[in-house]
Amino acid sequence: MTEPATTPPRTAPVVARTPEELDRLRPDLGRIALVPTMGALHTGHRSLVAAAREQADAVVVSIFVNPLQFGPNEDYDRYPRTFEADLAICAEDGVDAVFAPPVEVMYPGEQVVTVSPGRMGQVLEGEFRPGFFDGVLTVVNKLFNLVRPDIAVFGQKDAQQLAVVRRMVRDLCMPITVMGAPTVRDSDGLATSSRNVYLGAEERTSALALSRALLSGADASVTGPVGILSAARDVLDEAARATPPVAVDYLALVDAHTFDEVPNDFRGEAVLAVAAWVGKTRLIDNVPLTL
Ligand SMILES: Nc1ncnc2c1ncn2[C@@H]1O[C@H](COP(=O)(O)OP(=O)(O)OP(=O)(O)O)[C@@H](O)[C@H]1O
Ligand SMILES: CC(C)(CO)[C@@H](O)C(=O)[O-]
Ligand code: BAL
Repeated sequence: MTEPATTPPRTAPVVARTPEELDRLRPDLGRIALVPTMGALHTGHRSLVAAAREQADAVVVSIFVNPLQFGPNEDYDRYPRTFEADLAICAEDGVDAVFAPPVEVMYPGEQVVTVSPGRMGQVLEGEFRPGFFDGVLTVVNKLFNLVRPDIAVFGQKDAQQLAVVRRMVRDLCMPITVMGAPTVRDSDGLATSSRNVYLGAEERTSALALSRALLSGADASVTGPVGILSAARDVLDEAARATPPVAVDYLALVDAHTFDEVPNDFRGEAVLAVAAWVGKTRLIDNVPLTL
């Protein structure tokens, strides 16, 4: 008689809440790949974990909703927090350790010294979310110092964040390799994102205009920056008249490394990026393009 198939046991990752708990784990971890997240894990995060596992002996996922990167009128309080479900996903995906510090551990007092990305942090996301990248770089710096990873994996979905983190590592001589992982999308094209849970059914349909616009721009890439932007803008203009409407913060074609807007004769790696509101939800998306 054949034995019934059994699912292999899931080993729950060790959870560290403090730097001391992390220090106790470190000797068992070997080369560490860190995946920094704010939790509410989805298929996008899981792809980063899979990429991280290829690169190191151990994968550490950090889960921390960082107050320093949220503006006063942003969604810090209502940001989805799903710790138990996140742990189950980490167990399923073979994550070795989860670093989930409380706010008081990361910010025991006033944060006087912060890390600023300079002009790269003032455009696009930085223009619409002032202080956002100072908050991101400051917390990423702390996470790097606490976890001390060899490798850190970030998603291309947050392309400007990835570029700014790469630049920080380079400019501050940090001994860490930063890896980018491609954007994961649902079957309808919407980039997976923790904030997608805010979208009602009709809002979600309207939100598909973001990926449609990027695709339309990418298809027009032979016509150069003007053609790319105008093809993407046509889709967004139509979406502005949909119900519910899509309200664009920015649509831009930028150099993938500096995030400067590209001139019409630009040759190299670029990013076509969009940010827009659907109802009370702000979404971002982008596609990498080689011009
Ligand atoms: N769809 C995705 N594909 C690839 N990487 C992703 C995707 N979504 C998020 N990531 C990456 O996961 C990491 C953690 O991101 P975060 O926890 O903020 O998730 P998020 O879904 O981007 O959340 P939010 O809705 O707040 O933007 C970042 O490096 C981010 O770029
Ligand atoms: C990198 C990060 C974890 C820093 O809080 C956050 O910005 C995110 O989840 O992309
Ligand atoms: N995914 C980037 C984190 C943020 O929007 O705050």
